[in-house]
Amino acid sequence: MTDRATTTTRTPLMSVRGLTKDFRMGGLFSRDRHRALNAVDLDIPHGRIVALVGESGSGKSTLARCLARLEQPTSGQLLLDGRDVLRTQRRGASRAYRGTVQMVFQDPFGSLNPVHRVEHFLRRALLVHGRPAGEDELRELITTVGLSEDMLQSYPHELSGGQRQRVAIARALAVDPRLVLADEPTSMLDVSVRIGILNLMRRLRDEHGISMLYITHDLASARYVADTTQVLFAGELVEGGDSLALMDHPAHPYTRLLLSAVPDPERDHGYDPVERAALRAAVLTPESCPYEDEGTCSRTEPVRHVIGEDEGQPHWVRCHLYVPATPTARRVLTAATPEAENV
Ligand SMILES: Nc1ncnc2c1ncn2[C@@H]1O[C@H](COP(=O)(O)OP(=O)(O)OP(=O)(O)O)[C@@H](O)[C@H]1O
Repeated sequence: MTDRATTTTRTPLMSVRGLTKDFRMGGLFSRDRHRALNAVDLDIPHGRIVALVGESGSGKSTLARCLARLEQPTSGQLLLDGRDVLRTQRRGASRAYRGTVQMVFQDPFGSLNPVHRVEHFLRRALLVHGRPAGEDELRELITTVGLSEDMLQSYPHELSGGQRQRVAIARALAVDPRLVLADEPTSMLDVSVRIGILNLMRRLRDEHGISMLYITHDLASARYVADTTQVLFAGELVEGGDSLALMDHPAHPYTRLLLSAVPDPERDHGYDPVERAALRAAVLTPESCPYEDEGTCSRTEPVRHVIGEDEGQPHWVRCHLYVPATPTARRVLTAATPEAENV
């Protein structure tokens, strides 16, 4: 693995700046818009796994789809090696971009056509990107993801969910990507096989230097696999930093609210409804910010306070006083059943 200090001082592999995505609501001529992402700034360094965590509907998949260029951002910059790809490739991703950035989806069955054998998916991906697609290349791909060579002849329905997800990852690797966007790659798998996929992700980072954006509801898996974690609330980031530091010392009440829902064998009383109600109030109707003495707090601007540095990564938290004005935040604000969060 490359040295951490070196990688963090380099230009990140991928950065987004001020990324905003509005969806049109209603008919073709409707003026109603739903803001799914608002002014997101995020870096994905070389050879690092960045987890993006947040509740259902917070905008995680929309962000990944913007990075994959499956969605066109409404505004903002998308920088690959520091170059603004939205400016240079206005009409859509170039073949080189699609080779560099690959996406792995939640449902491995849905993304594999049942009439083809595994070797077909891998060979096709190699050929589409102009790479050699002989027996050696196929064997290398399938074994890289921990499957045996004879599985090249299998049909998707003959494989388990975990094996299918490995095939989907092998197909993404066929184009030799530098960034893999993994959108909840384990959420449809049995708990017993999830760890195998997480370990594969770590191996791809460590042995192949691949960067990943790992999207998940599961904070425990983010802690296990990701170098850094970013927390998304209602389309805006609220906290980010080294995964262990962030989870051991969460600073934003929303991060603490998410963590309070993670089962913890050392916490004998389960969820604490009083604590959770206080955290929710601190998120939605903040009265103070612990970093007010810095003099930069704002209720109207999403100021970031840098509160530490771990493993070369700044630990930052958004000013507690700021509450996003997006419709998603308003929906959360008015949620009738606070304990119905899906974390
Ligand atoms: N094509 C679309 N048209 C309109 N609204 C959309 C569209 N795609 C997403 N949204 C809305 O944008 C918001 C963010 O959705 P997104 O799927 O990115 O969230 P998420 O955090 O990935 O949720 P989940 O974990 O449930 O997948 C949601 O309110 C969703 O309803």
